[in-house]
Amino acid sequence: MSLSMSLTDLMLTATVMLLVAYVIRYVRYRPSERFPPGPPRLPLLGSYPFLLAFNYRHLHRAAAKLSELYQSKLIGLYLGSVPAVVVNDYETVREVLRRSEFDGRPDLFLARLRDERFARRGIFFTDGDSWRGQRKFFLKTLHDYGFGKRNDTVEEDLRGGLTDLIDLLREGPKHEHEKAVVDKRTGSALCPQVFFALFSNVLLRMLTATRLEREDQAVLFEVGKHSLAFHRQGDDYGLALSFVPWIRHILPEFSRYRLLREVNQKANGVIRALAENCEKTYDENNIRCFIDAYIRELHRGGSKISSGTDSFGFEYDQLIIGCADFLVPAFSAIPAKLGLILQRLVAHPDVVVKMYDELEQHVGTSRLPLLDDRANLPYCEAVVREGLRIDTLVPSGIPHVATVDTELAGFQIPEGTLIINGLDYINHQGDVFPEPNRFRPERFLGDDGKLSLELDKSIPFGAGRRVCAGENFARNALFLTVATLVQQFTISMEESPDPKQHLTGVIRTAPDFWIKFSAR
Ligand code: HEM
Repeated sequence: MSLSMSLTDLMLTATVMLLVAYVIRYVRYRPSERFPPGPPRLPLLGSYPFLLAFNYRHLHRAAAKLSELYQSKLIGLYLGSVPAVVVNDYETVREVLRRSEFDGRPDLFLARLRDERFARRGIFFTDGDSWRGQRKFFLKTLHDYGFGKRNDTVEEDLRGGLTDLIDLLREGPKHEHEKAVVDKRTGSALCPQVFFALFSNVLLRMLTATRLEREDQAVLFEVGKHSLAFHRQGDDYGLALSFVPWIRHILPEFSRYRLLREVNQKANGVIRALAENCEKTYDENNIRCFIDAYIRELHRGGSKISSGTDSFGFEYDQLIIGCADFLVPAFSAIPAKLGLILQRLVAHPDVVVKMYDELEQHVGTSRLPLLDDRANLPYCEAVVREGLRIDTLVPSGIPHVATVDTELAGFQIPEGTLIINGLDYINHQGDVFPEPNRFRPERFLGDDGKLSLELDKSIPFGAGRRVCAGENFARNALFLTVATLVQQFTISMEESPDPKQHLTGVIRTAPDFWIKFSAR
């Protein structure tokens, strides 16, 4: 009896020891011999809980803390069961963006939930042939309709939108949907919502050959709301939902699944309606816009709704999510960025004075600024560039993936590792940007007062083959809007803006705020 007891005890002790050894091995496991240092992993969530413990509101700042703690520019961790490396070093980020073996994208559930059938679709979150094929087709065809280059129609549309905006801010709302974003009594506008229609409407013309007049723009404000919700409710790395997707069945609200699915479906519904409208009046001898050109490809290829697979092809679902990839940033990324720049201007009235002087001298006050004026407005341009740097809109970029076993900065990086570029970190790296936390547009001007692109080493849009597909459009739109608003209005806020209040989702946003526009 006592012998069997001791045998049971022995077996129990051995099991416990094996379990402890397994847990220790699991927690300390590194995916390669020379993997960057970093926090341990826990079952299911990996190192996510450590990131959350360091800074649950801003994961990129948690990663910056880990860089300090481990005294390493590269931090190795696990997001769920997926190995990941955060790169917090300027030169190494440049290297990642340059090398094609880091061009992959992770298969994030956050991205899949945008598609009706949870397939990998569009450009942002795909890789391989599908990404290459769709990106090439979207950019080449949109280019034909003026996207990403100097184009009279696009500039006219932007100016038309700005003229409407000036009227809205000066005279107050004329339509029901405008009442929620402009308060005539105080002369204040709600940011970033007041800009929801401005840039999306320009994209709309390229996609559908139609631009909405002011009285019909309620739908743009509605989709803008969903788009902003998507941008705010994600997090730097794709949410825990991306790494343990089944959590949505247990905690649909807490995991943010329900809300994210809903806002994406609503936005996609509007895009689908736009596509259906184009299809109804489609004439292969008169291709009017991007969606027509895509429909032509669908007809050539047999017009599949969806193959239900992740493979490349012209499919109806690809069209919807691909259009969302361009519309969503136009709806809320540029407005969010504009809001951040306006807050910096409110905090720096001296900068506004310099901008206004420059505008008065080179443009005057009898017409709106044009893109042609840009070369004569280096200070205004430097302000936008400094705004893009100091409040980096996508603090951790969009995650890349190593497509082969490789090395980076002396570390071993196994195939399949997520590579997270600390764009916010490197845009504040002191040896590259002296006094990184000071808003100082002059840093991008040469001794002759001219803009020096060499001095602007910031990377707000990424670089290389994965560079932001909307960089030119966003830079042009931001420049024209900021210059126009400063030319036409003085701006103020009741409470001083505080960058510490910024929210980090997929992108950085300031919490909704009211800003007063007083006509000059
Ligand atoms: C201020 C505004 C914007 C900023 C700061 C910004 C920044 C970025 C960044 C950092 C990336 C990831 C780059 C990488 O993977 O390394 C990206 C990707 C992308 N952006 Fe933007 N973006 C902006 C506006 C826009 C606009 C207006 C559009 C379209 C109209 C757009 C379309 C895209 C697309 C399609 C991608 C995915 C590119 C790919 O994976 O191949 N972005 N953007």
